[in-house]
Amino acid sequence: MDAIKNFIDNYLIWMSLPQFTKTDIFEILIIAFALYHIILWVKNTKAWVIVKGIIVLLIFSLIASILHLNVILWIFKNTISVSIVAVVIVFQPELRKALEQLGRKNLVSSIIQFEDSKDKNEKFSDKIISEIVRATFELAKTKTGALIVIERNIILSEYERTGIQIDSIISSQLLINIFEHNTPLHDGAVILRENRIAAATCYLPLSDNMQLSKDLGTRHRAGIGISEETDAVTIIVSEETGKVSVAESGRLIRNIDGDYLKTKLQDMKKKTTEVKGIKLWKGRRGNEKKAD
Ligand SMILES: Nc1ncnc2c1ncn2[C@@H]1O[C@H](COP(=O)(O)OP(=O)(O)OP(=O)(O)O)[C@@H](O)[C@H]1O
Repeated sequence: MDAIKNFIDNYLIWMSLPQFTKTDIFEILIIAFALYHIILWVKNTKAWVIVKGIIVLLIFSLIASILHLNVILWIFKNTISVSIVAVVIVFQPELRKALEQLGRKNLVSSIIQFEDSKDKNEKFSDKIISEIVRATFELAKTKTGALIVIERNIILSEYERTGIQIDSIISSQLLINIFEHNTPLHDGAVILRENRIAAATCYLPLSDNMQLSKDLGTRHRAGIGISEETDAVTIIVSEETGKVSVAESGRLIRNIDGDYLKTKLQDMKKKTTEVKGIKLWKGRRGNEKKAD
């Protein structure tokens, strides 16, 4: 009997479940949330390349340690601190962007969707979507260049400040008028917030993605740039070809038609927010009267 007890004490004790307190569960949730966002950030930025490089180096150092390649291990050990500093310097723009986004994002509302954000989505009604689609393809027909940014969860006030404030209900006529050639508001981007045109002539960050087609000019690069830095969806009408493209999460879908754009905007509206495994559906019905 004693032998069994000793065996349990010595070898099986680690199998017993550790004691969990509420604080531990809270800590695990925070760490899981932080890890999820770090992994998302790594996947969506150039950091993914460096993570792959680090994995290769780790495998290489493991092999070196198994084979007792002492000189290589010594070099690894002595260059690790220099490498960390080098990574921080090389990825300074990405780190800065990530910290900026952290500052801009309302962390609490990204966990719990408050009435406010539900409201915001409701205002972006089917009528508003139709107005945007109509304006886009009217502009395309006359080959009038346009850049329309639709704000989502990340607030775009930083970019809005670079333009002229409009704050008017969205209508196809107003959008068409803004992008009319040789008018004071036609240059730059329009920012849409909920059911309103927040600002025009806004300056957006240009994408530095080297893989983008060389025939894309600054209008398209600006549309992609803002979609890389924020969760906004951008509609771009080419002045040269009259073709319509849409940018989201740094990806550009070119030469789309009205039905595609309508579905895209409706999908964007309906998109679920998945937090802690709970799907919180965003509102459906528009409520323009209330907004006015
Ligand atoms: N950083 C920026 N932010 C907002 N708008 C911009 C920015 N850069 C350029 N634009 C807009 O793009 C216009 C220039 O477009 P350009 O011809 O270079 O682009 P493009 O992608 O080739 O588009 P298009 O097919 O319409 O010619 C500018 O007049 C301006 O309205």
